[in-house]
Amino acid sequence: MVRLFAEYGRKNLPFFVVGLLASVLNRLVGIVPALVLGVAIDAVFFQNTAYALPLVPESWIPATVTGQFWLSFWLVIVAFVAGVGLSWIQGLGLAVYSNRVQHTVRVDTYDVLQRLDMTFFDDKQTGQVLSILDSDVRNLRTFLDSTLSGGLQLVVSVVGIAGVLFYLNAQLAAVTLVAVPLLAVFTVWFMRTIRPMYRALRESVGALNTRIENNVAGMEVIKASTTEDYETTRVADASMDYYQRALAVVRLDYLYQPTMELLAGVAFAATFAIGGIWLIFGPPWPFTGELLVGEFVTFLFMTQRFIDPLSGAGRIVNAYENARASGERIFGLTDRDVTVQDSSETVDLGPVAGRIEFDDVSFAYGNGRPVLHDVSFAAAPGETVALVGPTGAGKSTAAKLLLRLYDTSDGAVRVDGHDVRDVSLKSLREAMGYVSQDVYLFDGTVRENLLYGAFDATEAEMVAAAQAAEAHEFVSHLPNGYDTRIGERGVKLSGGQRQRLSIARAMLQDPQILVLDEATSAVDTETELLIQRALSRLTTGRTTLVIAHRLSTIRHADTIVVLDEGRVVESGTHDELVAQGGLYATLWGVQTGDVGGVSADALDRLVDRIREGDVIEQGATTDGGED
Ligand SMILES: Nc1ncnc2c1ncn2[C@@H]1O[C@H](COP(=O)(O)OP(=O)(O)OP(=O)(O)O)[C@@H](O)[C@H]1O
Repeated sequence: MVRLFAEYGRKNLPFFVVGLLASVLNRLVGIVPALVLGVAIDAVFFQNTAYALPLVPESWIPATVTGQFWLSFWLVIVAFVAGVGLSWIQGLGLAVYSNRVQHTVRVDTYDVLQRLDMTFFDDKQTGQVLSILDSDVRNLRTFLDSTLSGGLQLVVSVVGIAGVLFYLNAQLAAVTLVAVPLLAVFTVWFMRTIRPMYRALRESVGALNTRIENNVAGMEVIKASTTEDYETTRVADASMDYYQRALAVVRLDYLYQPTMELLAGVAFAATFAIGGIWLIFGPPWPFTGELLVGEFVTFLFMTQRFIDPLSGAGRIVNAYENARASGERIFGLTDRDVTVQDSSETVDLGPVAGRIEFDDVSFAYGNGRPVLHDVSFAAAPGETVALVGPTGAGKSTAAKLLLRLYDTSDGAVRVDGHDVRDVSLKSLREAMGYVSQDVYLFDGTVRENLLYGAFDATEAEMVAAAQAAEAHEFVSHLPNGYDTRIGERGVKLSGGQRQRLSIARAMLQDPQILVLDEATSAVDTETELLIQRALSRLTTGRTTLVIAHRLSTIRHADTIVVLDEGRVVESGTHDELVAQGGLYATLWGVQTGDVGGVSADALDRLVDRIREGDVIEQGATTDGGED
């Protein structure tokens, strides 16, 4: 909380100071009516003391009783009006302050989030992240808006009024203040007990959000699998967990708050009893001296004003603990170590020729098992290198290493001879275009999606890119052409259309190096032809790392690198690899139908034998008779 205030609170300090001063003044002004009333009772109504107010010069006090009465009246009115004005300033000042801080914390947290390593996003559930940016940030605002000022008001009230009570009657004040240590001990116990409960509650909010977010994103699968009831049960379970944790917090809170009120009430009752006995029978033992009626009335008013905030301390402590749990989650996110980032020696890549090189690269995700082992290959500027191999072989992983989404565990990835870790991420990624198998289009218009990352492109350039990507025609037929909204993740477009838009986007960005990940999967033959045409325009003159399962599309690649279980098992041109008769030749044979009706089992055995080093003639069948 101190850090929150130091890092974010200080920037908007004037609003906070104004709000806080108004709130403190408001408390002080709130004391005036009770003080004036007490003085008026003794000096004006009973006329047994002289009319005197603290801090008010004697020359200002009227000489007549009527004058003193009206002075008291106007002082009370002015105090009320001033209280209203101060409340307004306090509310507005603190609201502006806390909302500004909320805005800064949210934007800063989001900014840091984008720079975190991909491993964070692999592990972290979206709902947890969203709940940090949403409800945790909101909790901090509430803390800064009402809790912090409430806490300071409490301190001011308690200290200020305790001073007034001592000023009025030190002996009676001691009776009232006996409750304070008890309340303090009880509060410390409460804070310690409720803290872990709040942490668990915040986690639970995140888990519930994750469940709902996942389900909304996977609605198609839920409907197709008719698992609505199952998912409702899972959401109900997550919601029940949240409910139970919230209830545990509330239960404790409702033990704490009334107990605080009870203790405060006992202090008030004791003050009333002792003061009352004092007035009727004279000072009870061990008290001494005289107590006046007006003095006692003021004292009781003040005791009430002292007790009220004390008994409300529970709410403040509660809100504080909630905000503290949120603060921990926010700073827990922003304080994460980032490995994939620019170092102080980072330089810009400069004009890019486009040479790429993998030099003995090994890699494992997080602490998992290695998924790439000593992978080496290279592409000269303008060349195409294709990665092929069975599913899970590590092709996409290699592409991600080129984009430096992750850092290698061993070996180096180089662009134009520079280790990608030595050049700035911005210049590296600006030199690359990425067309992934999972085409991501943002909620917005076709135009916004095309210009994404190439914001300065002209209309003519955009249309030219769309034409080259074979996208212009279908876009022209959309209801509003380039201004048609295509919905979140491009759901209103077909897979092939989405791919062509992403090709056009890459063309507009005009990178020297391209990474194409499965860009031709899951489309019909005609669309595939269009996409192939678009891709060959896109890749002309650019270094391209392409991952494709359909070997026909990469037959003309300058180098084909065959990966299997994270290792390069073969590399060469198409003709060389087919002639070699290894894994590539087998995959090629299967895809072109040369192997005949090979069953999945037979293919597995075939692949196993190749791994074991057996040379298999292209088109040969395995030893199982019917295969
Ligand atoms: N983010 C990740 N965290 C942990 N492991 C991962 C992650 N992404 C991939 N893997 C694992 O790394 C291995 C290689 O995956 P990769 O996606 O690179 O294979 P691929 O050859 O591209 O497969 P496919 O052809 O099916 O796309 C797999 O075993 C996969 O389970």
